[in-house]
Amino acid sequence: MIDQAPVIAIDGPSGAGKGTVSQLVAEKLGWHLLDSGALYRLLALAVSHHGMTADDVESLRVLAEHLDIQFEQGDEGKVDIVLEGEIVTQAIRTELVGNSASKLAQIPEVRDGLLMRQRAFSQEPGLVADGRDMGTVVFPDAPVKVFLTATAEERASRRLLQLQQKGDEVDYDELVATIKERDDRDANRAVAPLVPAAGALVVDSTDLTIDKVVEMVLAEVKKAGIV
Ligand SMILES: Nc1ncnc2c1ncn2[C@@H]1O[C@H](COP(=O)(O)OP(=O)(O)OP(=O)(O)O)[C@@H](O)[C@H]1O
Ligand SMILES: Nc1ccn([C@@H]2O[C@H](COP(=O)(O)O)[C@@H](O)[C@H]2O)c(=O)n1
Repeated sequence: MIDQAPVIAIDGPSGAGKGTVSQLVAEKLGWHLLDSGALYRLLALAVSHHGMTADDVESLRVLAEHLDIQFEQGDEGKVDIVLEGEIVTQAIRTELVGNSASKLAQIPEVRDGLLMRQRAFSQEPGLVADGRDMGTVVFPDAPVKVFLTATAEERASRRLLQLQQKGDEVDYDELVATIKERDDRDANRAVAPLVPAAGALVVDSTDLTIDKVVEMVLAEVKKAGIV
């Protein structure tokens, strides 16, 4: 497969900081950004809205291929995520939707249905792609691959803070359990499991600041000679 533009693939488990780091790296380079998890979350929400079931895999493939999604410029430089005409930027961020997304993500037809849509994000001057299989399946020729991780406890603490800032009431122990359950499902599924891609730089961010992780990714980009 030939990538249309250089790709920085950033994979890792939930809450490792992929989204935050990918956004900052994309801003610094002036590159495009793909939050592939958002696509799985949007599909999960659409499946629920349409009252579909996980066993009708061919209908899921069709829905994944044709899902009506828009990323629109909102207020203060923020991007609004629009699903079938409705702004769902916040609605897709719940733990419930994340869990439903991770269940659907086990289905090969769902992954197939989203594959070309993800690859279409690879445009000049380059793409920073965040997910679980960016470096292994979606962009196997990416010149830079990073596997970003952190302990489940640290990731739960970060998520707790994030949810508390939004005014959500959540229990820390429940969050740790949910995160471990999702890690387990993502890492042990039969298709595109969450594993570091061959040659990926593995970064454990448990004791690292966001700025330090961004610096490490940019050093890897420089080493690869793509900017
Ligand atoms: N190195 C870090 N130190 C402290 N907090 C961090 C670090 N990296 C990310 N965070 C914070 O952790 C939270 C989760 O980060 P983020 O949403 O980027 O993770 P993610 O890997 O994209 O998760 P998901 O896959 O579930 O979308 C955010 O509030 C972010 O600000
Ligand atoms: N490339 C990807 C991205 C995501 N998933 C699945 O979606 C779930 C939600 O992803 P977030 O990054 O938004 O938390 C995630 O748990 C995965 O199961 C995927 O399989 N592949």
